[in-house]
Amino acid sequence: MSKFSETLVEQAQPILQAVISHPFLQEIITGEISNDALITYVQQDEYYLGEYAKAFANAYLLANDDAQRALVAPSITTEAEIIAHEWLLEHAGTTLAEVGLAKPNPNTVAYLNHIKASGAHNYFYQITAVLPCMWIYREFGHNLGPKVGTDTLLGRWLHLYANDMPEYFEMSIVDDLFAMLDTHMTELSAYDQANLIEIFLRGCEYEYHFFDAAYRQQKWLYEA
Ligand SMILES: Cc1ncc(CO)c(N)n1
Repeated sequence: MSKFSETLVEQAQPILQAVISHPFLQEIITGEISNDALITYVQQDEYYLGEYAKAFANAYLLANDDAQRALVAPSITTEAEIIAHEWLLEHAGTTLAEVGLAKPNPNTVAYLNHIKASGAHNYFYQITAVLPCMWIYREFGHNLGPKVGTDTLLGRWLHLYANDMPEYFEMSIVDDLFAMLDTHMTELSAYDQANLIEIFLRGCEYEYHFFDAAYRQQKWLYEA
């Protein structure tokens, strides 16, 4: 029987392929990406990462033992990825101070609600809800990193997630989170396991829409 994490990864392949071929990432490689798309992505991700860190804090509260606490503790911070934001903005010829923060767009709101609601009451559910973020970034980093050098700002952003810049960012937590799920999956019912698969796949799909929303400048119809 295959491991639970292998099931997750296998079922998410079509979404991963869609992410990898999305014009946002393809144009990061060619350098054709618009400054507006980069700026919007960073503004949305600044908001996203702050809330994402809270999901790890929630996992910390829900943990059943020290090993479970230790696994999530280092991620209750957004430091490394803020550096990556600075690279993208520098490429766009601006700074965070200059562009400022923005309201979360419809997809960012929906994605964060999904992460919070899915993981509100159970450690393994919270882990599964945060996993697509790191997993998808590591996978497209591995896949697309080799297509660009580290000598450009956009290239550096991709390489950060390819796990070949460990001085900034350590992606090995993805494997540790998957291993934690695999170890405890026998304690969960078939109902829970089916729920977790759905939660993982929805998260992957929201990742796709995160790039798409920045690329297409998704906005609320109302103005407040
Ligand atoms: C939306 C999103 N997902 C994943 C990551 C990587 O952790 C990120 N920075 N932003």
